[in-house]
Amino acid sequence: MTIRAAAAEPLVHIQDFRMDFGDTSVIKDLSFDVAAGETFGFLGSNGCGKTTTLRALLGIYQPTAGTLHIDGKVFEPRDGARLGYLPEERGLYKKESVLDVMVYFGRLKGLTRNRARAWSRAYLERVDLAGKATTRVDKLSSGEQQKVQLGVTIMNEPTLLILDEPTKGFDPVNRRLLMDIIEDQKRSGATVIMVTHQMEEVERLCDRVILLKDGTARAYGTVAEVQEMFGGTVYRVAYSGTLPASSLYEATFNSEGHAELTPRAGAAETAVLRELLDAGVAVRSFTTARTSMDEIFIKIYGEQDNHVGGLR
Ligand SMILES: Nc1ncnc2c1ncn2[C@@H]1O[C@H](COP(=O)(O)OP(=O)(O)OP(=O)(O)O)[C@@H](O)[C@H]1O
Repeated sequence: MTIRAAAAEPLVHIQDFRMDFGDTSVIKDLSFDVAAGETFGFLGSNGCGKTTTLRALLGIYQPTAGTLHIDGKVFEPRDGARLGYLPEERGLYKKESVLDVMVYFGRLKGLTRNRARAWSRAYLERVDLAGKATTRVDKLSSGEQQKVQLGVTIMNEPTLLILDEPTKGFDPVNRRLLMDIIEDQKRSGATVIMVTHQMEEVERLCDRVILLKDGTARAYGTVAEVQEMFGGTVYRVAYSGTLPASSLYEATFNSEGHAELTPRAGAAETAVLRELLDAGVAVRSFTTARTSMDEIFIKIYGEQDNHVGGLR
């Protein structure tokens, strides 16, 4: 199968998905689509069922109920020629050299030996592992092994890339490098489904997102739509003095002299600023920003803490 959807058809279509393990219902009712060419963030707190959903989509788990389609049908491994899947649990042949492992997987994915070798060398150069091409995989650090695993995942230029926490455990420099590589895949037309807990990655890369909570979609849409839904615009103010009680905004205090003002009923920037100045507040800076995905994540998943009882 070439994984390619007709323009109007989503590439990935999940409808009324339910997944029970024994008496526990991990996914209760989940529906979403991923369009061809988009980068889609699949988000949610630990243990909420993201990996489970990907496994059901790829036929590793049998869903309890619902439809999970790639390119209009249930996925079968033999259809996966242009699928790249980076699973949460990584697995490479540890006793072989980095280059041998990469070439081996390249051959499995249909590349010629020469092409696989040339591609792997160029990739290792890019991820700063050129000097380790002949090193045994088990002598690499876990981050280095992950770089190799990502290389193996993308080396046949997949049209659908499913990445389960691709940057888990990376330092900020390497995380940025990996993001650049994923962004290149996106630019070259790949559809990317990405599980991540890094909200700055979401803001940088994702066209649309879904936030999974209690077995269903808590939010679903473009990043801007989700930001609008869970807070929209905020005003960040640095000041001296005391902020007046106001009907125009709700204040959250970040640190001494810094607050975030969430406008009520769309109160305009100028009205809020005027109120502060009229109350004698010395405003050092006043900026308009969208609620960050980090704040939205905490807002949605922090709610759980309020519902948990019994730990008194
Ligand atoms: N094969 C299985 N049998 C029983 N329970 C399972 C199985 N696979 C997953 N689960 C349970 O389903 C729940 C969701 O797990 P899953 O790995 O999908 O979460 P996740 O959202 O990917 O979490 P994380 O962000 O921590 O990786 C967990 O409670 C897990 O224990």
